[in-house]
Amino acid sequence: MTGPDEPAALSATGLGFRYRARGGWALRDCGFTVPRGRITALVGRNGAGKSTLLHLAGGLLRPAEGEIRALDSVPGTASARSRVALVTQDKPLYPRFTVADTLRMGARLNSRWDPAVPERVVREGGIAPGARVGELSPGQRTRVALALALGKRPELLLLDEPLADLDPVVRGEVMATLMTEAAERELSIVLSSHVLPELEETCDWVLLLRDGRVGLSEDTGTLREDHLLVTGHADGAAALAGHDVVHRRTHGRQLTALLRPRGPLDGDWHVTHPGLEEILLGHLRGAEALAGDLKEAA
Ligand SMILES: Nc1ncnc2c1ncn2[C@@H]1O[C@H](COP(=O)(O)OP(=O)(O)OP(=O)(O)O)[C@@H](O)[C@H]1O
Repeated sequence: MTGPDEPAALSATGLGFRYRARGGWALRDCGFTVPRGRITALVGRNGAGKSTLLHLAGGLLRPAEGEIRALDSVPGTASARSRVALVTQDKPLYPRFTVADTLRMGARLNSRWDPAVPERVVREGGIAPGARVGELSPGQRTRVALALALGKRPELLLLDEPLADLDPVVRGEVMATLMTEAAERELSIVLSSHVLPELEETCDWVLLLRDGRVGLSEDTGTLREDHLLVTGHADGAAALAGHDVVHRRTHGRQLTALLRPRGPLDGDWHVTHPGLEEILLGHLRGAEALAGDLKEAA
């Protein structure tokens, strides 16, 4: 966890949002601190609230309750707008503009504009500067949107499923570009994604949402150290009672459980340290599967 005085890339207290005054809450009681200089994976199942949170962080929506801060500023204010870039899933770009027009517009609108990075990002994608944005493939448009965001030289880059429409080769290239930018420019990145294997090597912080609430906000190293995957005979399940069991499943007589041990483990278990993907999958499945287990046991 971060200390209270550590500068935050993104933080929230009691944050709540609903799309209609009488509608359900898309986010509720959210409190977290994502430290600066991290690449944060924002994960959660469909409808968990990831896009809503990124829109609030980027100043496109305003909280109904509580507060959110991006680089310690209120999203949408001049101080936040000049230092925070958001790439949304719909990537609003002018279809009649050429790629070069689009980058020129970025330069005109942003006093901190640095042409080198966006030009490189576009060139590496083999996209002609004279091509019209409306005639690009969705993946190519994603690249132009990322180029535009990086040209702002943001201190915080918010990306809503940026890799979803990129082919696997390009995904790797774009991720490498983002990591280089993060390392060289002290850029903080928060990116939502459903592609858990890709997050394993790139992200060092996880913000997990579950049904509009924060399930985890933690350093990935701590998560790896704290979790164990244990396999053993289902009859020994009672020995796990004193530990925080995140998720468990049984195949015949064999029980497999993802847990955060609270002390030494009793019983005869085969114990391994799970990777980040397994840990996140366990937390995403967790509550629902355990509730199912309890119903079965009743
Ligand atoms: N424009 C909208 N109007 C009304 N409700 C909305 C709107 N956008 C999202 N919601 C609701 O808010 C909740 C959170 O949605 P959100 O899009 O933030 O989830 P998400 O985690 O980004 O989902 P996904 O992984 O499917 O992209 C959901 O219940 C969704 O139905």
